[in-house]
Amino acid sequence: MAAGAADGAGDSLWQACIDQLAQELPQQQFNTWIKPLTAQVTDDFSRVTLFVANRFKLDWIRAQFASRIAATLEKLYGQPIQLELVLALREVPARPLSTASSPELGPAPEPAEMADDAAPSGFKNRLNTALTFDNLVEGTANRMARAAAMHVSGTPGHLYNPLFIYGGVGLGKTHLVHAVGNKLLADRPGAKVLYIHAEQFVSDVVKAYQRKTFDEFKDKYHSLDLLLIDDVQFFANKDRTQEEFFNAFEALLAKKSHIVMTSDTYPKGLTDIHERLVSRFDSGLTVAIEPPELEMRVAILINKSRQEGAEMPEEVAFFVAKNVRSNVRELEGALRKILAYSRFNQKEISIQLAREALRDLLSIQNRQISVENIQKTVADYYKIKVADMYSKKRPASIARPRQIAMYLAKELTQKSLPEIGELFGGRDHTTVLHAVRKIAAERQNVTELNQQLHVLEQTLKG
Ligand SMILES: Nc1ncnc2c1ncn2[C@@H]1O[C@H](COP(=O)(O)OP(=O)(O)OP(=O)(O)O)[C@@H](O)[C@H]1O
Repeated sequence: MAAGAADGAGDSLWQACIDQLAQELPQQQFNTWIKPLTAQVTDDFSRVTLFVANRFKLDWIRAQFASRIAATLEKLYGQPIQLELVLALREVPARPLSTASSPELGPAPEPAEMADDAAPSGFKNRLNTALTFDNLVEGTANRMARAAAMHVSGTPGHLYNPLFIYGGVGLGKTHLVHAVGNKLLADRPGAKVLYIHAEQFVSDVVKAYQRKTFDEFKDKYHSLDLLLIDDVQFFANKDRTQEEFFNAFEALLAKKSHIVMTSDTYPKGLTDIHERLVSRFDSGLTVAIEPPELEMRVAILINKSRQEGAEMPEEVAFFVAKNVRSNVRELEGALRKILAYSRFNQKEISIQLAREALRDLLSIQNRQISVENIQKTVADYYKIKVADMYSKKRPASIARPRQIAMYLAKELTQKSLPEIGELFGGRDHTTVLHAVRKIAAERQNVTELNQQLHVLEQTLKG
């Protein structure tokens, strides 16, 4: 998946910057903080605006990555560049967050922040009140996660504790956990709710460790009614953090407080996290959020353009949704481009206008997702020869990757079943249909396969 989109020639500058950072940063950091960014570059390259999904991320990126991004851009362009970070969507202001940095027990934060964090009267829930159930579009992709989250917000501390929500980037995990907190607070304004990103939790452990304030730390975390914690894969390799989280976890469950977690993978797929914690994560309900299906993408586009005060005709929404398939953040990026293009050119939103506004993105996609590309990627992933994609061989170690590749070809390209059959060594279209149905059904039930397909889809989408 392209890491972000900029207009016109700025695209290549931003893409070059992304490529550079992908090489330099640890993969997890890159995927979480840099990859989801979208960018706009002015025609003279003097200013780059980065759009960030929420306030927490904005503060974190400003503190941890902004100067590095600016330096990379300047190096690539050879001139000073002004870097600006803005929220992708309108959002209520929240207080700035700590700038403490990883590794786990690194430098201490400013004393002023300590005082603020430690003050009981200054307890802040860090919820973004703009992220609610009302503006979270429902579809097959998030139905189960949404229903479970709704249930938790209505009767916390009972079923589905902890609730573990996982899925790829930009699919609405953060939105969903904020919605849980906002709904609970609307029903019970006195409830003690906290939303926190896992990296911020790590920072809090660091502070407590350095300042020997574990009592305050425990007061803060062990007394919550609802703990919402985002991206727990960030606990990997952070032993002290994992221990403290384990303690908080046990304390909260014992007093029937609720815990909702998100992650980019299902619990057993987490790496470098202690087994006892992984088994706790999996002890309530684990639900996936899938990439949104076509109708859901259309509904999201229409809803979001209304929120921005514009009307997107259904046929345009279908056109965009058919071409932007990976995640909701990418849809939002596409929508922003279309709205800006329509305003600048004072033209009504039409398919033609959308095509022009998204021309870079569309050409990238058309270039990337071909059946040949899918065959190569799947063959590499399962360590078989590309030639086996067309061969008549039948051992399961070959037949299965081949079926997976057929399924992805149907999902990710516009090719018909007979066309796909042809490209897989002249197979009949019923063979392709059988493969597509089989893998689709299995995907619903077998977490491991689902996870593998996510990885393949992300790889293919660039
Ligand atoms: N079903 C939906 N309806 C409306 N908006 C959505 C939906 N799903 C996601 N969004 C929006 O898409 C954007 C990305 O969602 P969010 O930040 O929650 O993703 P995420 O899964 O937490 O991704 P990451 O792991 O990258 O943080 C947000 O602006 C969110 O409001």
